[in-house]
Amino acid sequence: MSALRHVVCALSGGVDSAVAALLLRRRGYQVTGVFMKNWDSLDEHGVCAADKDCEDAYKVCRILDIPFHQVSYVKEYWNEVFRLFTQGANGVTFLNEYEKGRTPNPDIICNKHIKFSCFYHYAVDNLGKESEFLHLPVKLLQAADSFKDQTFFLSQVSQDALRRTIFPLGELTKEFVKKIAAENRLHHVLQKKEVGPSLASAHIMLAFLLFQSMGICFIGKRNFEHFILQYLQPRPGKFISIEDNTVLGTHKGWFLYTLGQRAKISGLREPWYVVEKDGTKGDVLVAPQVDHPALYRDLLRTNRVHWIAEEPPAALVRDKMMECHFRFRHQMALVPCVLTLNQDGTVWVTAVKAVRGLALGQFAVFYKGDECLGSGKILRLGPSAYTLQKGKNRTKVAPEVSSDSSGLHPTP
Ligand SMILES: Nc1ncnc2c1ncn2[C@@H]1O[C@H](COP(=O)(O)OP(=O)(O)OP(=O)(O)O)[C@@H](O)[C@H]1O
Repeated sequence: MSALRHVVCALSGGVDSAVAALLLRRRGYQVTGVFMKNWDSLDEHGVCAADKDCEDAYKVCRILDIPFHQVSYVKEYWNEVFRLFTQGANGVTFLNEYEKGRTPNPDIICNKHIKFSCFYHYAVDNLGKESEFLHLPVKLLQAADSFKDQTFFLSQVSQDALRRTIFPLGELTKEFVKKIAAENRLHHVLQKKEVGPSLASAHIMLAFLLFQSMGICFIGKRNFEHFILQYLQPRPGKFISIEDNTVLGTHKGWFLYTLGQRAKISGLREPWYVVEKDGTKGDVLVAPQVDHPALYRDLLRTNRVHWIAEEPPAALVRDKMMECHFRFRHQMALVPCVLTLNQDGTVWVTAVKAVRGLALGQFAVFYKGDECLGSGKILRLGPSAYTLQKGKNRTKVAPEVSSDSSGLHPTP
């Protein structure tokens, strides 16, 4: 057992990781606190937010009387999660995905490549001693506090890293975590706002919290359009009504819009919503109601799915189909669906009911009961309810016209 006593706890300077470190100490582990810097930025006053967080993490270690380390993955984060690769179209970084008109999730990618890869190896290589591990596969379960559940963001993490990770807060509510902090002299971490992505890693065992990420941390309070246009060339195009093809206005780049979002069209007071994007012309198609049928789809296809515990689940291999649930945004209600497995490891996802605002680049994250099975990136979308409806109407008039030009159909 002694080989399992050292835990590296990733300390963000926030309340959750501070309490995780405290609970691990109480459980008798030898704990080392590590602060990670992934993004170098100054706020409008020239202050680096990470420095203040680092100071807070250091203070937690002093209060708990545990060693403190600091690591920087600014370069790795830039290269593996953020930057624009101009050579070769295959980059799947944040900026490359936006440039392709997709909606990336940098928090999922950061967990996969930085926190549970770079940081995980740092913890194992530098802070650990040789250890015995049970090589049983582990499952990833949702947290007791569904509001704080992190499984969505952990759905691409490797089995190897998860096997060496512990989630000391998985059973606790946020309120309780705050109470523990207040009772244990950790007042300085209590007032902080939650903004960043998630993680807490370790060595010999990684201490990790099943607590959530509240959005893209590096953008902070800045305006999204302004932020992206610092890195991507503007690509002006038109806003076009999907109902009658009227040009309603212009925009600075189709990559600035995600399906489902409200488009601010200058001069128009009524709300319009993004329903489709035309990559070749750079136009953004919009519809006039928040629940317009052009926003609803029940079919998508992912890239090769990353399965956490079973590669892929035995029932899916056996039957080629499996009922489960999925979500494509953190905290949205789970949607019942049927998966169809393709030979290349990709899946078709058929939702029992059409869902609003599916977009390319998002991750479809799969669940069976409390268990998070893994996820795949959405690379194709089926036709919208509006397209299907229009097709049906056309077929009524001219039966020889096909209702679905996309050719998208799962073939079990
Ligand atoms: N800069 C960082 N350095 C080390 N660990 C980090 C860092 N940022 C996040 N983490 C780890 O990821 C976990 C989840 O991070 P997230 O930003 O979602 O904040 P949180 O869930 O509110 O947690 P906390 O209250 O500890 O900040 C944190 O609890 C911490 O363990």
